[in-house]
Amino acid sequence: MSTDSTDPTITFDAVTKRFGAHVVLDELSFTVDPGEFVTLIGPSGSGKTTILRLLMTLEKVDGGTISIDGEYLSHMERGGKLVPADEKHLSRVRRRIGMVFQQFNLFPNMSVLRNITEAPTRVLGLSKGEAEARAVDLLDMVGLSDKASAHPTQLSGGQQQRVAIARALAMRPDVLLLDEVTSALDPELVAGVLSVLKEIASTTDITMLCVTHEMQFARDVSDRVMMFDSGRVIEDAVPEKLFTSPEHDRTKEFLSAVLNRA
Ligand SMILES: Nc1ncnc2c1ncn2[C@@H]1O[C@H](COP(=O)(O)OP(=O)(O)OP(=O)(O)O)[C@@H](O)[C@H]1O
Repeated sequence: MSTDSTDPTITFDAVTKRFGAHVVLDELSFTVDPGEFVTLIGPSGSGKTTILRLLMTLEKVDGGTISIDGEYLSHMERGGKLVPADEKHLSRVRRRIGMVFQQFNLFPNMSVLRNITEAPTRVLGLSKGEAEARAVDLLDMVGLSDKASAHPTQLSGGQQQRVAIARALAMRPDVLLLDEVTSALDPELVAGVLSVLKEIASTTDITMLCVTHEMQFARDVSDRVMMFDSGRVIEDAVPEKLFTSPEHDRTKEFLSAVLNRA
């Protein structure tokens, strides 16, 4: 499969994922275009995190294919046939994808700066100077220029999450996956993290796929929102449409439940 500038950045083509007899994703197909910010919403257990885990190659598909910029992620071509990707192929393609999790997973014994420069020097082979210059720019972007020499334990949860965002961006990913990045934060720290993400969405051309229960954020920042139920996209629309005049009854019920809870 060749890379073509008109290819979507993310393509799920009839992807099926099962855990035992439980079919979590049932021939799911969708695309995300270059630079788009797409948010996945839907009830607990509908398969949102599974989609991100498949993209991170933490899970394998049971059917269908996943591609990034027109290149297979889940598979590779060998002797004219499509075969499941081997480790070498996976590690090359997944380098294009960054992820920020609910838990920040920073290295506690390293300074903030080292947390950000570690992977670019080790994996991308950047010199220490290059990696540090990049890290300094990213710390500025996430509003933590004064914390370069601090250790993670000296930071608030919101600050740690902003370091985790800078660390993911330091690898210059084409795609950034965001999985409930504010769920573990105290409510007063959420706004700072969301405003950093908004800034990244508006100032970079990184393609972003986000799972969140922060409906206001989804509404403010997304180009498109996909509503999931039982592993299928039941509604896919721009936020103004999906949040103000949803078409599907399940979307209406879901939104009314989460908005009443907030
Ligand atoms: N490793 C696993 N083994 C067995 N079942 C799993 C595994 N991972 C996920 N599941 C099941 O797959 C379904 C989808 O899970 P997933 O975490 O993708 O849902 P979700 O929409 O992200 O939910 P939430 O909003 O609660 O995070 C759930 O029923 C879950 O129990």
